[in-house]
Amino acid sequence: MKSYRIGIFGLGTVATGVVKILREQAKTYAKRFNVAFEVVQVVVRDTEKLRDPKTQDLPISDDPKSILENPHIDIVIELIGGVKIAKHIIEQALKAGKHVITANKDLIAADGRRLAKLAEENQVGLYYEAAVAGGIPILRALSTSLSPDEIQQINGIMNGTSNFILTQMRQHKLSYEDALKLAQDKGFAEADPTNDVQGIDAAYKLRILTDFAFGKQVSQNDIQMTGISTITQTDLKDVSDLGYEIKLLATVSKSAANKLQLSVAPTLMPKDHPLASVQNENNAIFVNSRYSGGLMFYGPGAGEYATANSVVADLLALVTGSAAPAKFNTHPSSSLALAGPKDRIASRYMVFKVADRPGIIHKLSAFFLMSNINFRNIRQYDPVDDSTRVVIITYPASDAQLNPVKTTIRQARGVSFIHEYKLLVEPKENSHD
Ligand SMILES: NC(=O)C1=CN([C@@H]2O[C@H](COP(=O)(O)OP(=O)(O)OC[C@H]3O[C@@H](n4cnc5c(N)ncnc54)[C@H](OP(=O)(O)O)[C@@H]3O)[C@@H](O)[C@H]2O)C=CC1
Ligand SMILES: N[C@@H](CC=O)C(=O)O
Ligand code: NA
Repeated sequence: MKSYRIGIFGLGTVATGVVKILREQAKTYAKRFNVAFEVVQVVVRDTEKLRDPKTQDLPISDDPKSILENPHIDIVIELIGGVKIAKHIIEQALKAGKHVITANKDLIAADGRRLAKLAEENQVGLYYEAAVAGGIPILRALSTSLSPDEIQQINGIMNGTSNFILTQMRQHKLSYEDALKLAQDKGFAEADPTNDVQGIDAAYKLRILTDFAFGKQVSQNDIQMTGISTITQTDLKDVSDLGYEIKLLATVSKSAANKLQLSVAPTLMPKDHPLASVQNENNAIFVNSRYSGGLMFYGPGAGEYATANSVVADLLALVTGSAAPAKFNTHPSSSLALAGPKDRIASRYMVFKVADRPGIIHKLSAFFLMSNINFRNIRQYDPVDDSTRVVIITYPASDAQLNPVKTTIRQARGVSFIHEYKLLVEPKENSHD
């Protein structure tokens, strides 16, 4: 039997799950894989904190050297999150010839390729399946099963916290604040939940997927990003009455003109679309590709055991050699161009507050006519305090068409623009002739 000594950075939600799985499954792993794992050191911030009783006997320290300079540790698991300290830890571990497993999307999105190269140079493994969509094995699927294919589009619900909040607000009428608090209590949210609700966390994951799927390195600034914090109960009701569900959707798509379009934003989709049925902390990644058609990968995107399972799967892949690490393309970043405002075409759900007086809807319509944008649906609600909520769903229009309309409306009297969400753009029929 081969034994491995592990050092773990962090003992929060995910790390606790990892320790519990390793302990619960120790006999099975010995029998099935002929391996044994021993957690010889854990490093945390606060050694006095009360821990899960199942982890209380572990050797615990707040000194990173107790892992990084311990020559007996073969494998480092980094589960503290954030960029700066985690980067230092991972670099030191790789340089010391230790394999590294992490769930850190912030760091892998920004620096994954360089760290993968550093791992290669030091002849050790760097694994990070848990970094994208928690418990869903999407990176391994992209880098193995989908490697012969040509990916055209990825649409995904990639943040468990925001999907949990929207589900709780819609199904149980919870306030945004209460739903967020519940997601934090359940261990789904990031240390700074702004990352979850503003689309930042989903954008990190989208960047990793974009590199895996298209060989293109993109930055946060290349992604049009809108969060969920402006979505109200009224929006949720409107959207549902109109036959849609709203989800924080991360999208990367390649156009016929070979341009990549990237966004993370609340997106309306028909209620019968498979992504519309994804509830709570679950994630789903819909991949459209030339040969496989449409594949959906569904499962828990956050949470102790599901995420820990991805970490332990990496650990077993590493020690048994049963699966290659899910890896970035090592060749230079692709030269695919990024889409501009003319290329970003979608129908929109737009909300306005207008003065309750005759002719105001006519005025609003005239602004859209200016850019030749047609309405698919328009709803005017009962007035409250001399103003009325108006909801418009447009036919497909580009950002270039719509931007001047929004500028004009912002300057107009009696009409104010509240917000706008796009409708899901379905990929064109696959063609492989
Ligand atoms: N939670 C989830 O569902 C998922 C999380 N992830 C990722 O997994 C990673 C861990 O997340 P999660 O378990 O939720 O985080 P938690 O906040 O629950 O735990 C973080 C742990 O790291 C420790 N820590 C933080 N900073 C330091 C530091 N400077 N030095 C030493 N220890 C430190 C904390 O110590 P102390 O306990 O003393 O405060 C704590 O034990 C993150 O990268 C996250 O993005 C990925 C997928 C899903
Ligand atoms: N905070 C993240 C955790 C997993 O990546 C989320 O909510 O999805
Ligand atoms: Na994953």
